[in-house]
Amino acid sequence: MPRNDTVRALDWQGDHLRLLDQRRLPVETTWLDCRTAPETADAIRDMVVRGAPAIGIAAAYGVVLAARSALRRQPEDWRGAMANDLTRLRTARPTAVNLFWALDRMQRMIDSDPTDPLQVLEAEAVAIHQEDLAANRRMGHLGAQLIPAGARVLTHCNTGSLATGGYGTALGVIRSAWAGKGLAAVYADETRPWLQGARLTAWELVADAIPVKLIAEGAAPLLMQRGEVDWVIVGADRVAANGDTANKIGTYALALACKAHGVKFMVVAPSSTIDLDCLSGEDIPIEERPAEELLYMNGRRVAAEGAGAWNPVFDITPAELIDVLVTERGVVSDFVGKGVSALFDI
Ligand SMILES: CSC[C@H]1O[C@H](OP(=O)(O)O)[C@H](O)[C@@H]1O
Repeated sequence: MPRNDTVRALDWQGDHLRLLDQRRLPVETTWLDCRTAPETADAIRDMVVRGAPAIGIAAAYGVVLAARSALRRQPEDWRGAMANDLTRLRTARPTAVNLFWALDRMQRMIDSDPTDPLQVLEAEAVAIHQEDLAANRRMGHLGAQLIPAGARVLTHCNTGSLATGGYGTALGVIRSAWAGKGLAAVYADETRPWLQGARLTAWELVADAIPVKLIAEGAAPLLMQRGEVDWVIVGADRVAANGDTANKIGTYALALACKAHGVKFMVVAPSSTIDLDCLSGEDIPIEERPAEELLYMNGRRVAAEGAGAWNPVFDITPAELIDVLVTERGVVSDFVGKGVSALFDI
């Protein structure tokens, strides 16, 4: 099994995008080849690839595929010919701002009227991918400096190489803390209903020989009540200007439990996840996915026939419950009332 700080959720093959199918991990390691923008958009929507930064990177490569097709079909108006594909990519999932950040960055390249569009767009997508990996390693270093030797940490969902361009955000901090001063315990929430923690985070940490204990979705507050957790370290899908943070459903409950039990709460996210146009968490759209994702597990119905379901897959943690935000631009704390825009003044 590969060391996961080098596993690649996405591999650009020059004329198609190869995605590790995260719906099948950890039981099966299979790949899905996306040769068009619609196929890439469908893979994002269906969570073949997931995780805020990884979604943005995949969409960037999807733009290259869209341009390749448009130049072939309608070279005299290739921009117009790719409009529908760009819309398909932009509407794949609503919460992770990285999707829109990446598409806007690629749009600026399209609008620059390049003489060799494919070369310029491919270079920009590769840059987005490589910059994300570098940012994760930087954040791992910065975040690990705040974690004392022998700390007991808990994380939620999957924020590792599978959710990013490599190494991870919150899981990158855990990797760096483990490799540096050492950790006494790493707990991973299973993360219902998609089980990113059980299926993906455990897979990454086992592959890196980092001991991990999986806990049931509701067990974290008991661990905190027993004094067994020092830091909760999570990722983000969108950070608003005031510091309110959208992340996987269940994050808000963790932050409340941290406040009740004096446990530190760290959010780790690249600046591509910060959306200054969102003034507060109230402006962040929360994705609701099909009820079947709750009503069924492994293809079998677990809820009584006739039962319905409400399946929001993100929630908002208010800034006042966040002790520290780690980005590749630097670390901010005490940002209640001040917001996080100072990160962009650097
Ligand atoms: C490194 S950000 C990962 C972020 O994305 C996850 O959501 P999903 O698996 O639905 O894409 C979760 O919110 C993670 O914190």
